[in-house]
Amino acid sequence: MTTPTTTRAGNATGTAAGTAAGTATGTATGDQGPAVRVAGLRKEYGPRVAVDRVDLEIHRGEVFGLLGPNGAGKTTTIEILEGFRRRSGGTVDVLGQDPGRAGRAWRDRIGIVQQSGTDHDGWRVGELVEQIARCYSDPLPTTEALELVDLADRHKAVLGDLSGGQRRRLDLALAVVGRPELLFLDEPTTGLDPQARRACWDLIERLRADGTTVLLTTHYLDEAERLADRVAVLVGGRIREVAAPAALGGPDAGTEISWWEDGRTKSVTATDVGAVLAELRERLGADVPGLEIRRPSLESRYLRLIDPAGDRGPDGDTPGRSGNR
Ligand SMILES: Nc1ncnc2c1ncn2[C@@H]1O[C@H](COP(=O)(O)OP(=O)(O)OP(=O)(O)O)[C@@H](O)[C@H]1O
Repeated sequence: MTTPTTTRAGNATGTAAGTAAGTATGTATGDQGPAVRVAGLRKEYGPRVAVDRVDLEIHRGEVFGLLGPNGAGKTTTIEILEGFRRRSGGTVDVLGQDPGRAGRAWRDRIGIVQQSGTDHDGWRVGELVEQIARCYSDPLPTTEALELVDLADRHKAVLGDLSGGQRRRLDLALAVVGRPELLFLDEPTTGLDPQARRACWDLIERLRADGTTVLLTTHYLDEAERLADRVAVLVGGRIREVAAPAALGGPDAGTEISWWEDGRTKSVTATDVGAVLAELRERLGADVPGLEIRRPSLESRYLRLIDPAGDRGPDGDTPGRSGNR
């Protein structure tokens, strides 16, 4: 993927084709505040509460990761922010407007990769990008949008002939063709091969360097760690924690201690490191073989956050537990 020559789109009359366009005639205001500000957000589907009292602030120019297990409420939240889903309660401000009322000028400033992806089987790749580009006031040239996602050579291909990964990359091209200020990416790299995933990460990093704000949902913690300035962990519709990936879990996350014993590496996550080391030294001698002491991985800190009492197995032992593996 190559570098976008991004400049910001002004307010215009574009409506993202293939998306549920807003119908109100909103005017962009409040451009000095955060890109996204959510307070007390609630969404009910009948008796089920999918999102409950969520407060969030996403700064302009940051990549913000929304993490959480299946059914946590990530897509519901992101679709409310995109203006595609009505909320049951709370206040939402996205680029200075309420997405439930915002109009075409507001939509011109955002880009979206939805979880479900594009569904235009009979279209040719280039035609679809051109069609979507027409909805924006200052789009990228079609070739440039396709080059960004390494699909320039598939310009004339019919969508139905693309692989799953190529379709996902096309979704990305459609999301950035309008030079968005704010990009919503709902599991953008699902289905991509490792090389395409890395290329997608590079693209997101370049967009951030160019000032684009990105809200990303992902189940890949390496992706969140690499890309996100901050992450929020959502569980059962409620925010458990918001932090930089390196700080997630706080001091309570404990320390991971690993060593070599009985022909294999064993490890434990503990809050009282001194006690574990004393026990190891007594058993294995002062120079504990292969001793390493480190902060637990993002994955084990995340797993502990979403299920504090859980039995996490490898790389996810509970802090304070003296057992090992
Ligand atoms: N249209 C709907 N009608 C009823 N319930 C829904 C609807 N959409 C989502 N839900 C429910 O709301 C909850 C949150 O769903 P949501 O899709 O927002 O979660 P998610 O975190 O995005 O999950 P995943 O990681 O699997 O995509 C789930 O219990 C889901 O079953």
